[in-house]
Amino acid sequence: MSDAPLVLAVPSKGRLQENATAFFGRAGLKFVQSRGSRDYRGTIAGLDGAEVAFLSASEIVAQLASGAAHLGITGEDLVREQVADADAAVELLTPLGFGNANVVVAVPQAWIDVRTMADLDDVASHMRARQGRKLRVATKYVNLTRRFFAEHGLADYRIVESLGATEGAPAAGSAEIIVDITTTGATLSANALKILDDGVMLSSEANLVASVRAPWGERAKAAASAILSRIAAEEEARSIREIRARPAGLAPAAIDELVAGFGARLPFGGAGEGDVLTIHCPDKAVFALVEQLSRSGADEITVGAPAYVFRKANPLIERLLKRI
Ligand SMILES: Nc1ncnc2c1ncn2[C@@H]1O[C@H](COP(=O)(O)OP(=O)(O)OP(=O)(O)O)[C@@H](O)[C@H]1O
Ligand SMILES: O=P(O)(O)OC[C@H]1O[C@H](OP(=O)(O)OP(=O)(O)O)[C@H](O)[C@@H]1O
Ligand SMILES: [Mg+2]
Repeated sequence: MSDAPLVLAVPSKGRLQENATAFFGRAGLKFVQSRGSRDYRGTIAGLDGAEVAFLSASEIVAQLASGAAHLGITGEDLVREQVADADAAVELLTPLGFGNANVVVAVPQAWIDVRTMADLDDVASHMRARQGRKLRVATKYVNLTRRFFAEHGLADYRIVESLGATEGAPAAGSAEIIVDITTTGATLSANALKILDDGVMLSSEANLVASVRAPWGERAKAAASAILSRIAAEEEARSIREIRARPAGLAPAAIDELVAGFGARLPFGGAGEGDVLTIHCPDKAVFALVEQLSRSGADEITVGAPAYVFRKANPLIERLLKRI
């Protein structure tokens, strides 16, 4: 097995780039581009065994599918569109909470009685019977469209490939309907288009994606573990608050019950009589737990927000190791 360094592919431009860089920055993974920002290769400060490739969202998918990159950040829509055997070729390790968009079937607003894929099938059949031609669908999501239309038993259509400004195709007369990605819906409504009631084929967001086919030698695995443990530690820290208190007059069993009742945990175990207790509590339960501790006799209670919480179990690493 090769001892190649891990290749981490991150978006070099566009709407995903900023969020992706910030995401890794929060996890303590700072990218270094020694020859300036137009240098499409880089490293991660302080982390040997890893290289960074700065690519477009689409190219990241291609490199993950081929194994040229081990880990990457890109949109699920592109993974599902570009990789026929996506579930075999890659593992979506975790959604990242940004780059949200839906891939949708949109038709002219003027088609007032066309609300579902079944209505669209009727339109397609009528067009075929009356005009002897197929319904034209403008899209850059050819595979997603074919799969979705097949699932809905819609065959009387043909795809008109469109690589940008797809929403303009019906008004320009180059297609009747479209399949495209949308976030706010502004571009669709600006082009007098509406989404079918059952026309959302995929709710996509940016994901941290691992390549099954990449050369996972010891060096790449070690770098992946370092990266994924920092990512998991930052995610865990973001979801909790750290409460410190000296719970006077509570027996250990009562403390365990109290903590568990709020979905909290004792990362360093229980405290002896009079010792300070450390509790990691879900953000939304903090004040309720503080009031309970206060009622049980705790004098001083502090609440903090740790930057990282490193735990032995790391679901991201476990998911990766199961696939490579
Ligand atoms: N409203 C949106 N429109 C397009 N992409 C979006 C939107 N919201 C989130 N995304 C995500 O961003 C990805 C495209 O990102 P971006 O626009 O940065 O790529 P790009 O650099 O424009 O490349 P391309 O021209 O191939 O889209 C989409 O595949 C999707 O995952
Ligand atoms: O629902 P909305 O918020 O209106 O966003 C959807 C639009 O944004 C994207 O275009 P982009 O600006 O990325 O240009 P592109 O299509 O060339 O990538 C996408 O292709 C849609 O046209
Ligand atoms: Mg774009």
